[in-house]
Amino acid sequence: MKIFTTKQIAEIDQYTIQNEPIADIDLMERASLQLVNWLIHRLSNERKLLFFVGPGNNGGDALSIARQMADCDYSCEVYLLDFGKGLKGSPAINWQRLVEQGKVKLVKIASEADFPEIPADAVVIDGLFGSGLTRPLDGLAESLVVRINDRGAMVVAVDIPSGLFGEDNSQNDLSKVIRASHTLTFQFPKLSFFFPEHEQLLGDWEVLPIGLHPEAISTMRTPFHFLTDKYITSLIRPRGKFSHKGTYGHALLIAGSYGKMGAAVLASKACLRGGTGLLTSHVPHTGYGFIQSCVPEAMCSIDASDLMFTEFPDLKSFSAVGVGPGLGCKSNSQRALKELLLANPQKLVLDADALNILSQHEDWYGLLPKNSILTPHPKEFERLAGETADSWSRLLLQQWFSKNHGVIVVLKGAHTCITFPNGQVYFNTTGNPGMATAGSGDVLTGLILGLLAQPYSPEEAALLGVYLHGLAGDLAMKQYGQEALIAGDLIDHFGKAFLELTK
Ligand SMILES: NC(=O)C1=CN([C@@H]2O[C@H](COP(=O)(O)OP(=O)(O)OC[C@H]3O[C@@H](n4cnc5c(N)ncnc54)[C@H](OP(=O)(O)O)[C@@H]3O)[C@@H](O)[C@H]2O)[C@@H](O)CC1
Ligand SMILES: Nc1ncnc2c1ncn2[C@@H]1O[C@H](COP(=O)(O)OP(=O)(O)O)[C@@H](O)[C@H]1O
Ligand SMILES: [K+]
Repeated sequence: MKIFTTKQIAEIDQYTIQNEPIADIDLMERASLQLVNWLIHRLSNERKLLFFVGPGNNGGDALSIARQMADCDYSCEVYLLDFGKGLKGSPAINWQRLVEQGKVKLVKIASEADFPEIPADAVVIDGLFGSGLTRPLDGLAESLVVRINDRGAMVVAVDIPSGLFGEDNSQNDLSKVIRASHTLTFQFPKLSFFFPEHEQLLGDWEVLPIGLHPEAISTMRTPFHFLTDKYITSLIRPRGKFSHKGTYGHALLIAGSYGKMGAAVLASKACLRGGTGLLTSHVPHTGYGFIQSCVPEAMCSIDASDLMFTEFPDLKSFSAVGVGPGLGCKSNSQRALKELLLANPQKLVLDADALNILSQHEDWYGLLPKNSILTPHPKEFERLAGETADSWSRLLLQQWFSKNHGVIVVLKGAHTCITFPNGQVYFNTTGNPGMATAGSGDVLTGLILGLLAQPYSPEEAALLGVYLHGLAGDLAMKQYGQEALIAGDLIDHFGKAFLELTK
């Protein structure tokens, strides 16, 4: 599904008004009704609703919600911050409708003295500013937001927490942004919802469809997307009746070193469960018995070194190569990695220490085969590409890195972000904090390798792998909860994850 900038959303909004066609005030009513439905299903009408309303359409939405909630017997108070300029257009109509309805206390805020008490059990509806925010908050708006945040009441943000920009918050002061418990956003999530530093501002966020014009949505171009079940399912290729293990490729996994053989075992198992026809796991001599007994389905290639990666088998027989989990960064392994890059494997996934070694040799970046998949966590990405001050800047850097080096970057996190050499960006929507546990990255590398070998294209393997890995995490969480979940549980749930998508 596409993610649009707030400017593009405003264009889609206008297109809908002109081409559905629908009057601006009626679109606002339709959007507000979605929020009203959400509120009614979750809040008892014994709770007082305090609406904080700004001068634009976000405020207009809040006014409409207040009227509809009052009609459903909720006790509502409206506090308008219009900077003395007066409302225009649909917000003005909604104000007038409230006046005529006569059920809601209406207060205009002209100074801090007009700020109301906010009881701890009240619910604040934040309709101060939405996607039309033009600058960071200051003055009266800033004091009001700080006051609301200080009170600790439940806050439901309309469309976006007031003060937060939809995309670039690098110049914003996040202490001046509403801290919502829930954010109910219209039709599309905003890009800034996928960034970790905004978690406390957004609370739980949900997308409410408001029937914007499908033609505008399909023709509007954007590099930004988020992954859905439907899209991922469309990538999965059913197996042919007469297919055999040769049909599904032969993966080579280079992993493990003395003391870190577990990473090789996890990645090997994940690779097999990802569906590769054959797997050879290349490990140092010391890991031979361990791999053979823990992963009997894998063939074993033994390094000349007892302790680490120093060589690799002829690549001719392999349809994809994965390197990195538990590898270590010793100089002999560094040399071997360079040789591997020079051998130019057609399909390559690099993780963990392979990335750490790479980041020590920027002059090797040019050796990366086109469309190689790199799976750094944020620290590994920083080592590879440099430091950034915030997630927006990091996203731009990641996009640039992919384009400049012709590689796919899978930046791991709560919303793993995948960037392609053509500039496209995908955010993952599966997974949970239970996956923040040792070895879950090794499992992802193995899974992506298993898909890459089959052969899925590098783009498909990256998207499918990330989504399935998170989905397996969500299924495993149902069984173990988050604390007790360990990386091996993810592998045990790959089967269910595939079945869930193809049922
Ligand atoms: N398609 C959809 O998704 C639909 C969207 N809808 C809704 O519309 C919302 C967007 O509405 P919007 O464009 O009117 O902008 P909004 O956020 O209300 O604020 C603009 C006002 O705030 C002012 N202002 C800005 N920054 C400021 C600051 N720092 N400090 C002080 N003032 C500041 C600015 O004034 P100015 O910058 O000119 O000084 C202007 O007066 C969207 O979030 C959603 O809720 C739905 O109704 C239906 C369909
Ligand atoms: N809070 C979270 N929500 C969703 N997924 C997470 C979360 N924390 C970690 N993960 C996932 O777990 C994996 C962790 O990878 P990594 O940091 O490389 O772990 P390791 O090095 O232990 O193998 C990534 O795929 C990441 O997306
Ligand atoms: K808002």
